Amino acid sequence: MIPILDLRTLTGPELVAALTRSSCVFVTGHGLTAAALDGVLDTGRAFYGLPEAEKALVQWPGEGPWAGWQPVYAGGPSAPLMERFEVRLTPGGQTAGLDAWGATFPHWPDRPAGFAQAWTAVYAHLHGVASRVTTLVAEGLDLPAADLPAWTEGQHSNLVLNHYLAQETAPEPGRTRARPHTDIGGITLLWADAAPGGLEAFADGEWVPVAFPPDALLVQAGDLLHRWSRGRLPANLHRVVNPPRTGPAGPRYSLVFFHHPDLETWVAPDGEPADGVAARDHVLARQRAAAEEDARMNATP
Ligand SMILES: O=C(O)CCC(=O)C(=O)O
Ligand SMILES: [Fe+2]
Repeated sequence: MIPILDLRTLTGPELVAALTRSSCVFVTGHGLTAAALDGVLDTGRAFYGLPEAEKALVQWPGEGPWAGWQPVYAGGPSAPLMERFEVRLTPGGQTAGLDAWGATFPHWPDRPAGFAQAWTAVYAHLHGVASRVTTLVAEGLDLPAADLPAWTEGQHSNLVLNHYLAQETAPEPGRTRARPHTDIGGITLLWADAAPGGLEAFADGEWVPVAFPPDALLVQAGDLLHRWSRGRLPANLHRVVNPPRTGPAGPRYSLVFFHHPDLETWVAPDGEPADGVAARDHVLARQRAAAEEDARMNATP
């Protein structure tokens, strides 16, 4: 059972106890409105429906941290069956106001209208939620206060809408919506629709389907949080399965806010700097590992 916690009254020790037990928790009281969420879903779906050549105008250039459109499904016969658009606004830019902050992103699509406004508003809101959750974790674990700004105002975060393709016919063996993984960074905030073929988390030795309660976001602990917590918080292992084969299956959408510390941060267990990692090196190495995993799967006969 994944705990459900109300962010309006949650304390650090309560959050830490729940994350220690289950590596992911639902939060309510996060303040993300249905209208704001719909703004991203509606503009995102419209974008994904554009011709490939138009989407390619805002494609991730293939180097540096992920941003823009990524046709993951094009990565070969065993690549995950999804595409995503990924927005990252400049850390610290929030003080200039929403429009100016939004303008720091270089890959906004021209169509549909209202895309940048809708995504910037949700980005800003979830940036605040991630700061609050990280502050509670730091309080609950008694982590050094001097570390905190890199995980809150200075955070390096990406807002993503995952589009898992409809499956008219059964995918090739080994091809799935998302292979088992832990997320790279600090925390992940996740909303998903209820389409069949959804998220599963690994808990107590088995894969368990994750059923979202109304109005809840899932908070998942990532690899850098595991490190920053001195190993006390486990990173959440999860995957996204294909829909059951009862006939043609529709698409699935999930909205993900991937939070990381400022990439210039050295993330180390307290007092053990030798065990640390530079956040930027870690993020780029994990991106490379994901691409290599696709290539390895594609090489397997
Ligand atoms: O779509 C989901 O439910 C999970 C997505 C995910 O794990 C990811 O994008 O890292
Ligand atoms: Fe994930």
